[in-house]
Amino acid sequence: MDLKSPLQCPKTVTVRRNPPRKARATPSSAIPLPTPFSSSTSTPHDIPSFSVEDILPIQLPQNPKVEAGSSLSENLKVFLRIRPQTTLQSSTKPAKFKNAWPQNPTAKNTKNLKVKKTSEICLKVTDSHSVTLSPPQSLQDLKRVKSEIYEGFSRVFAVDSSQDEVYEEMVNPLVKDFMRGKSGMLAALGPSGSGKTHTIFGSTRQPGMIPLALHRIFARAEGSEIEPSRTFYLSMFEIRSERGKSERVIDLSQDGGELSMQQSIIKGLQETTVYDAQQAESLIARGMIRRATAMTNSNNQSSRSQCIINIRSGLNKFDEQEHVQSEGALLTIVDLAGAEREKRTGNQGARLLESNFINNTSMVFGLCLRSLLEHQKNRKKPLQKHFQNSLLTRYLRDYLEGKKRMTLILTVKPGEEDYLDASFLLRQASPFMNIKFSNVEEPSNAKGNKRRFQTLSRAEQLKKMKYSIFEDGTTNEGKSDGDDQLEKEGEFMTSFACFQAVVTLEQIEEVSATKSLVQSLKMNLEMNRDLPLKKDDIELAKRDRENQILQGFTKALWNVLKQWKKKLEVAESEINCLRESLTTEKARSSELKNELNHLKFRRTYGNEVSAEETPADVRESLTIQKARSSELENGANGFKSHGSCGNEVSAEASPVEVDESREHGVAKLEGQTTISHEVVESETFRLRESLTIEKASASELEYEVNALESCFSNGKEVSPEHSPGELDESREHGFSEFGSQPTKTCEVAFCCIQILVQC
Ligand SMILES: Nc1ncnc2c1ncn2[C@@H]1O[C@H](COP(=O)(O)OP(=O)(O)OP(=O)(O)O)[C@@H](O)[C@H]1O
Repeated sequence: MDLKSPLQCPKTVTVRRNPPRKARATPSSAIPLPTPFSSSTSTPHDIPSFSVEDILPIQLPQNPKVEAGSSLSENLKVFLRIRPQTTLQSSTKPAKFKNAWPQNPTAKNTKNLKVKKTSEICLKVTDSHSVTLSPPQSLQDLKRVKSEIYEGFSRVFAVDSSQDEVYEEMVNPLVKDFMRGKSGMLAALGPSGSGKTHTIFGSTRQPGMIPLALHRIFARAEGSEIEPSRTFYLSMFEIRSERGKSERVIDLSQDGGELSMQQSIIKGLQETTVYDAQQAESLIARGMIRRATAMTNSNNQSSRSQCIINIRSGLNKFDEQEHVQSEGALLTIVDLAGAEREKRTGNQGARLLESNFINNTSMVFGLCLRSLLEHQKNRKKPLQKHFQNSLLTRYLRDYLEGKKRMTLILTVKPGEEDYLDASFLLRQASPFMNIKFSNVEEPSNAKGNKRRFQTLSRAEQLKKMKYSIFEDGTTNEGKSDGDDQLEKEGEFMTSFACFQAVVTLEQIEEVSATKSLVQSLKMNLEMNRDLPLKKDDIELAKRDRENQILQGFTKALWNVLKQWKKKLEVAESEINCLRESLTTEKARSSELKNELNHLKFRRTYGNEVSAEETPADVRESLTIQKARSSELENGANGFKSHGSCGNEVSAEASPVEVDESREHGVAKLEGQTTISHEVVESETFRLRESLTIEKASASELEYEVNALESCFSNGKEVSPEHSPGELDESREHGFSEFGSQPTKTCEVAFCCIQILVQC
């Protein structure tokens, strides 16, 4: 507890963590300069606008980083707060320092909380920016552990530091920026029971960062006459795991329920409009009652969830055209659940599962920042997407990827039993102070700045940006110069915010020229000296800033154009291919048409038209075919009338069907007619011949018969049965039979003749 006289550590080797900062400023030492100046290629003597005499007399603050708010890229501010050791001597006494915020009724009493007697102090403040961590006696015997000096913190708050002190150093710059329209985030990291909740929320006697910030925000808002239309909104939610299963998001506002998260956006989170600090505080107090807490060996009211509080400032302007509320800045404060070692806490069952979730989130949070740091050190190393591994890091993605500014406060306990926890935290988190953030953010009150609050997707932002570029110059007609200037600035800011998705930090850094750094440094120096800024300097810095924005903007635009050009080339080659295939298809189509005509022709007239036939030939054959067709048609009609065609056309048949059946009938008829005609002709011819022969033989027979008759009448008796009438009849009969049996008759006749001759 007594930091002024810590227990003497035995002789150990001291290791310096975070390389000593050459630029650390003391009033008598050299003035720290940004990195470009210390490079071998550029020296302060190369800069014409500054003389050494101008710079040397300037008194700089202890830590220039704290006040370097206006530089283009700034380091992540990491603060360290050491919690006082508890003075409990007995386990039955309540904790001396206890959160005065309403307690969660589910939290158990502190009767059984084991508190070890304060003994050795391992962590001592070296100066306001560094601490020395010495291993406790027990570990020194192992000869493995060494004393470590951790340097470079934005500020180290000793055990006796007050909440107000912490606020002024750490949160006030954030609040100032917030009131100027810049978003920011404060996150508290540290082992369980190290004082994160105490720092963030505080107690009634020692209000924490949130109540102090709220008081300051409303005091300023009330005192300001510039923006009477500004409104503040408060939202509060926690991310916890239900018995260690999946993570859940709970709205801690009065009627809030379970929430869902899509990408980095919390869906359905209620925002309450707050009009004064008291109202806001009571809302937070109610939220704290609902927050998940439990008693552990480390803390009698240990947070079991990650708690996030958002204070949003908005202008009471409703965009009639786009139906959206103008968005302002967002101040986010995160109280992380403290990482805990199972051995230390003795957690079991549900508590142990909670511990796993808490430790996992803390680890992912650290991994994100580590990856960002490594990526910034070596651009070849990709920025790992660790943020995907927990809901909290997904929500804070922009901060963890260096796109928005944030501040970290590390809380530790100095006791010997806390040595391992403190050592782990300091080793892991102290390098984060080397992370750089882009400090370019649009002020919310700039005219024309209408960024959508968690509603526009990245694609939509780019689309909007595209339009804003092309609309530029057309929409500004008829406006005053001042308006134009403001509007342009707003548009640049909006466009730049959109382009942050495209333009990497690297590009932004490339863009920042040495000259602008010099100018901004000069501005800083002058601000620190409380000297009024020269008008020229402000103008120059403004132009530099615009220049940088424009350069980043142009680069991003160029990239977009290049992509479009590629797409255009691909589209053109596709069009050419399509054109070629269209020509081929046309040729094929005309060929097919010709073929179809031929086929139609052949089907209609049943005659094969040779491929060699000329159109004249075709026409001739067509005429012949037509003539033949009409003949056949006549024939067919004849046949139809006799019903011999076999293709009867019903009365209901449509003209088309009639035509078809007629065509069919004609073709059939043609075949049948030809065959039957030939048969009949040959038969007729044959019959005629036989008839002539038979007629001749009949006349001969007649002659014979006559001769016989005359013979009989001359000497021979003619039988009574054969009268001359009968003979005539039989002759006729013979003739009629002759037609059917000529051969037979002939044979019979010959026999008769032979008999007669013999006789
Ligand atoms: N700077 C401080 N001054 C006085 N008391 C403090 C300080 N920091 C912490 N405490 C006390 O220590 C106890 C534990 O602190 P707190 O609950 O804030 O820890 P925590 O880091 O939030 O723990 P957890 O992560 O488990 O929630 C509280 O009773 C608190 O009042």
